[in-house]
Amino acid sequence: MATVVASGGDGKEQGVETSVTYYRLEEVAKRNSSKDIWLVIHGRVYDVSRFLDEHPGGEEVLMEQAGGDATESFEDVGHSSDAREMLKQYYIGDVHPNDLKPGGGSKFRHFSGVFGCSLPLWKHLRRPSLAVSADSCGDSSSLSLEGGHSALSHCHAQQGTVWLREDRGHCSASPPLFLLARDLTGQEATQQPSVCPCKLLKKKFTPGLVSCDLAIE
Ligand code: HEM
Repeated sequence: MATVVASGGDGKEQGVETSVTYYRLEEVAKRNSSKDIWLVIHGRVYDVSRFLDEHPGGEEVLMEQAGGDATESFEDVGHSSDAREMLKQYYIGDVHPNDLKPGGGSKFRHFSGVFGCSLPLWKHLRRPSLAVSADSCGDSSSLSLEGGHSALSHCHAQQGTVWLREDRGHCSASPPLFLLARDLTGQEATQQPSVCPCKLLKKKFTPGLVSCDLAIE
């Protein structure tokens, strides 16, 4: 296990530091008993031990995935946005970067993206520092993200939803159907563009301050 205090790529921290705990897959694999279950979903590690009894899909399916990468089975079920929201209760850290394989369990690969600042889109957030642009719709899966300078400059996307997180995990992306941003206070803003987000958002960006890792399917 390793804990890393992340810093902004532009070196401008505004008094906000977040730490990410990284777990090796071999460590996760040991957590496979009915009392102690960890799962990996999209490169993030979840301790679902206390969720077993509550899982609407039953405890067996979780047991089957115990200690392993459950990304595919989680996505195959087509979990709701509520279910995705619940994930954060069980999040304990990220898979160690050395264990993230391109094209591996999470089906994501990494590339570099640029963060910028876009007030128009997120001006209703108390900390308006992020925006997202997608270069793809439908099946083509390239996504670029442009966003703010600080703690909000990371994102995570799952099955059509782009999550902009306040912590500093790696970024993942898939073609977004809608965009969701959450600021540090927990306030949320959503965009449900009727056209591809790339067309909607492209004009609104002031390009990049920080580069970060993104991952695309
Ligand atoms: C922490 C991880 C998970 C959370 C928070 C979670 C949450 C939920 C929730 C809230 C539901 C109700 C339906 C919905 O809202 O989508 C559900 C249903 C279900 N989940 Fe999960 N789930 C997790 C992991 C998994 C995994 C790894 C599997 C593996 C196969 C799985 C299989 C199912 C199944 C089969 C259903 C029932 C679907 C149905 O009846 O239509 N879940 N889950």
